[in-house]
Amino acid sequence: MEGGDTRNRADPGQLRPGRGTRDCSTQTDSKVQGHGPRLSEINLFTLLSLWMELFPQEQSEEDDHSQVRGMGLVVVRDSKVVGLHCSGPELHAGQAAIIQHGSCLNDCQLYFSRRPCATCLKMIINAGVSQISFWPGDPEVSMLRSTPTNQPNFHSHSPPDRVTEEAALDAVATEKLKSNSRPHICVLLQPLPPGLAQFISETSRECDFMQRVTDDDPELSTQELFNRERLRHLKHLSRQFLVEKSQQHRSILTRMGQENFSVEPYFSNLRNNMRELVEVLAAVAAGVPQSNYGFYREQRSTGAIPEPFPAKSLLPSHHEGLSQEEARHCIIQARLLAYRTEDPKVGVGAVIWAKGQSASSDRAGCLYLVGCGYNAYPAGSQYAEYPQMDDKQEDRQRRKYRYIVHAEQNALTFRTRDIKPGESTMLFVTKCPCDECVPLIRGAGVTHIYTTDQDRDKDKGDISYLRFSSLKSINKYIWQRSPSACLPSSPHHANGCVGKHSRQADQESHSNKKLCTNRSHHDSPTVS
Ligand SMILES: O=c1ccn([C@H]2C[C@H](O)[C@@H](COP(=O)(O)OP(=O)(O)OP(=O)(O)O)O2)c(=O)[nH]1
Repeated sequence: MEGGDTRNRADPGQLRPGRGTRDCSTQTDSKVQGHGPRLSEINLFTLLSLWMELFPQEQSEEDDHSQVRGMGLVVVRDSKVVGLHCSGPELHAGQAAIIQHGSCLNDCQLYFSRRPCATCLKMIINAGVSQISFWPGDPEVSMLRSTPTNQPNFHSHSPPDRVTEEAALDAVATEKLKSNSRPHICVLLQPLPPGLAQFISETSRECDFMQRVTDDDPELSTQELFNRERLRHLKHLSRQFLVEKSQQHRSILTRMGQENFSVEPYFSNLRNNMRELVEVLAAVAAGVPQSNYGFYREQRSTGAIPEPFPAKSLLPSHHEGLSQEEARHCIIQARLLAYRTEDPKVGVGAVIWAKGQSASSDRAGCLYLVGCGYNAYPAGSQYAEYPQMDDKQEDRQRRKYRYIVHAEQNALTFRTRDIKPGESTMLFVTKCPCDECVPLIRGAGVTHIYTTDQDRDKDKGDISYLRFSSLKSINKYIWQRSPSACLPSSPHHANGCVGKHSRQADQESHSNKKLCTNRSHHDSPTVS
């Protein structure tokens, strides 16, 4: 899990796009084409913070006239994510982190999707964090938004050289707190290594979630679908995180004490870097297309013929208290984590959330992070220490499978909370859990799995996916076409889910992966 980043503080001298910050891989075998470039730790945490800002909320959308903007926050200790937070109706993201972690924030690094307001900053500094990084767009107390009309400082679309009194006072206080504080408060962004943006775009377009769409409807152009989704996200994310006008951005940076960034060439580099990261986020999110797809429950097979209920009545968009939007949001967190993989071929990400008894007043409500991870060689291992080949390598000793730690295994090992009996504990994982992971997931007390089952029932020799189908004690939500959107010709059960056998037939014809030849020892269950 440890990354080999060189921590580039994005001071102007270091923010040069194209400069080689590519993480070292753990490539051992020259026959493997080398894995794609990885997201650096810093960029991963930054992207997760942006994404957390967009955590779905049930009530009305964020008030466009509120001077205080919602934020996302990632809390990191020893390179591990120990908290994911977002602002809610009552608490700012920084306050939610204080409530949840208290003095455990000591020596943590915090990644904010905006520069936090002075009210949060004083408490965070007080908690003893070691570093605070923020995205250099419009701050939490907005310099772009006006105050409501009944307040004296109202300027419609106030330009940043005439920010409201609130924003100006906050900027002064924040600067003072910043310069007097022990933690390093800075902008941390890294230029993307060459090829990473393209790699993420291509692999998102071909990920298991997109593959599922292709399997369901081979006629559909997934390229078009992906591009459409990507552009939709890009538009939304740009509006949220980028400052459109250069002049406004310069002025915001200056007021935030980042005047070094407001001169060329550093200013253009910073803006390019921000845009590239927003593009990456759009591509990752587009890999889980929204229209007509979602997580639907796999019912346990009872042998009884299901009643022909209308699909919608059994498959509400809210299930177990989690909405489709929330579930989709969490699987995209996992997809982001997958881009830190050390596997030369397949990135897998996993996030575990639990539903506590009481709401914390941030937007995630009762949800709290239990752990997250991605597939990687054992923590602390050196570059080139372990084999990396897959099952195409005849010499089995040179295959990766006995060495690589799976995403779920890392999420469980480095969890930051106990899994409590009686609480819903939800695992979001970007690949169907394999036979090595299924007993661990069950043993740990996970109650819900949200995943894609593209590899279900396959046996690849060194790794197999046979046990997932017979996993009965956990609620399984499989990413699939919404039952209400099923093609009339597709066979589906009365509960609206597409039958496994029809899907499997699709998979067989579309996949060049080996299929299990012996299914007799596990249930043959309907994805009911
Ligand atoms: O529950 C799981 C299952 C697998 N992995 C990781 C482990 C390994 O790093 C990779 C293996 O992926 P796959 O089964 O696709 O094997 P492959 O040999 O890499 O690819 P192929 O599908 O071509 O066989 O996925 C997980 O993290 N969690």
